[in-house]
Amino acid sequence: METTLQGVGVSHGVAVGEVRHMSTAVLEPPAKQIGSQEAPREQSRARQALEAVAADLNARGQLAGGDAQAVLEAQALMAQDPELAADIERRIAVGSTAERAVFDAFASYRALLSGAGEYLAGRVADLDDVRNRIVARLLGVPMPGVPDSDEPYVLVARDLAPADTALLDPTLVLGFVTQEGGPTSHSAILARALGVPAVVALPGAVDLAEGTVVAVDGSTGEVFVEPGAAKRAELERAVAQRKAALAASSGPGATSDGHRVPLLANIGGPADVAAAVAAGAEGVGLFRTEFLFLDDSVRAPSQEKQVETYREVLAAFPEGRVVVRVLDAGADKPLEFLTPGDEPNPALGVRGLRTLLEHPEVLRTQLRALAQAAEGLPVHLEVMAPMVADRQDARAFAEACREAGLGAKFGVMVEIPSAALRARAILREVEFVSLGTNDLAQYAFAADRQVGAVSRYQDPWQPALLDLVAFAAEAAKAAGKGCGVCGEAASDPLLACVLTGLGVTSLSMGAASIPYVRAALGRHTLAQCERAAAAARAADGAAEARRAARGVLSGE
Ligand SMILES: C=C(OP(=O)(O)O)C(=O)O
Ligand SMILES: [Mg+2]
Repeated sequence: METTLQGVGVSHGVAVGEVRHMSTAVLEPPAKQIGSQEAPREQSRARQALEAVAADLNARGQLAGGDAQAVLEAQALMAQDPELAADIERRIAVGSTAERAVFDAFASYRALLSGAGEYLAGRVADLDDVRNRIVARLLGVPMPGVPDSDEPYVLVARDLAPADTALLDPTLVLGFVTQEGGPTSHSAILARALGVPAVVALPGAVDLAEGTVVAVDGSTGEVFVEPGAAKRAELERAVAQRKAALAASSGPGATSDGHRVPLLANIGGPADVAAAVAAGAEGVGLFRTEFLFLDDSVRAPSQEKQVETYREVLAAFPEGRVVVRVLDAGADKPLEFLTPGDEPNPALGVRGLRTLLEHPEVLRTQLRALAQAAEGLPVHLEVMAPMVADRQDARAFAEACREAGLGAKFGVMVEIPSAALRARAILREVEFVSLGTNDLAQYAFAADRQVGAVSRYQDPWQPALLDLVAFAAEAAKAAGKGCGVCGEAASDPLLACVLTGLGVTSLSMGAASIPYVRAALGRHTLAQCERAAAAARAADGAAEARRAARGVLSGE
């Protein structure tokens, strides 16, 4: 019987196919005792399994490249951890089998990690995945992970581990559905990068029977179970319409009556530039520079290395606009040499600009590197600071930019409600603001963006978030300055129209979303976007806001 489930759509498009589950079952080996004569053999089996899994993860990393490689290599390091190996050895020496010793040693490592702050707690899924691989190898059972199928399928999982997702074959995976995870989860980011439809936070996803046919609409977040002929035909029509609209849309972002809204790309480094250019990005609205700093845990990259990387990005957008965000360390992106390790609540601690003001030499080097990288290039460089709370923060950043002799526009991100409420004062110090809606939602709703259980608050359609966007956009308009959005909110085509109606002046998103947003904007006038924005703000919850905006935009 056809039923409809509602999750959160995080990657556009429709996929119809059979469910294949990702096996993540915890393999718990029995706790049987062995005699001391068996210990040497178990020790050597354990050592071999650890080495083989580390080698396999490294090899997968090499094949995958890019950010996935860093994640997989970090997992390989977990398997090679000397303290873990010593713990396993101790457990075997007192009578454990190799597989049970691995299982128990990882359990105590896990407990340590879960209590070691937000970032490390977020790595627990990666650790569990390493444990499952080692235990499966020792038990001689298939590795957990991506289903072994030659036919295309819809991948269903509780959440996705990086080791598996990195090697997914996009020609076989029609779409993703996960029970956990929010718009900023690993699964969501990966689905967008692969360009396959995805729905996350879908209640009951893991209970869908293997082989069930589902239709996944990554734009609306709906998953149709056993869709009938009429539903399939309706979805096919919707897909054809979206494809035609995409094909017909090109050029700069604008509403149908010509109100310009530049469409920019979010990138993490030079590797993302090609996709941004191919999608027709008019520039970069958010260059997350933290990736450059993650290579070395003890020091910042040299000014020379930074200049080289920044120049590679800046040179790709002649006459375009490139907004570089200075280092956003701390909370979900800790750096050993900058981030205090003992904060009880790192998301509310020393992160973003706060870290840079405590380490002015890191900020100075980065600003100088940016100034040097832009020398002689026709690009319009803009630089912004993350996690700015008030006018004093904005002034400190502006002064640092002036002192570094930066001939670029400088601005700040609005990610904290206080900054949205007092944007007018902040704009006396800087030349633009850019709304980071991921963090803005996290702080407005007191809902950790990494915790799936509170992902409903991360929905950028929440009217309270729209109110904060409106405050910032109105302040920017009064000051005659720009107000962009570079959080995930900008990648939702319907919401992009609402943000435009709220007065946002540019939208920045993952490259794959740009054609969808361009097509949606091009179908509506500015006045229609304004009416949709008013309707969404008048609603009482995210779902109602979405419905109200859709009603306005589709009814006219
Ligand atoms: C764009 C944002 O920054 P990040 O996701 O890198 O924290 C945001 O918070 O919305
Ligand atoms: Mg942020």
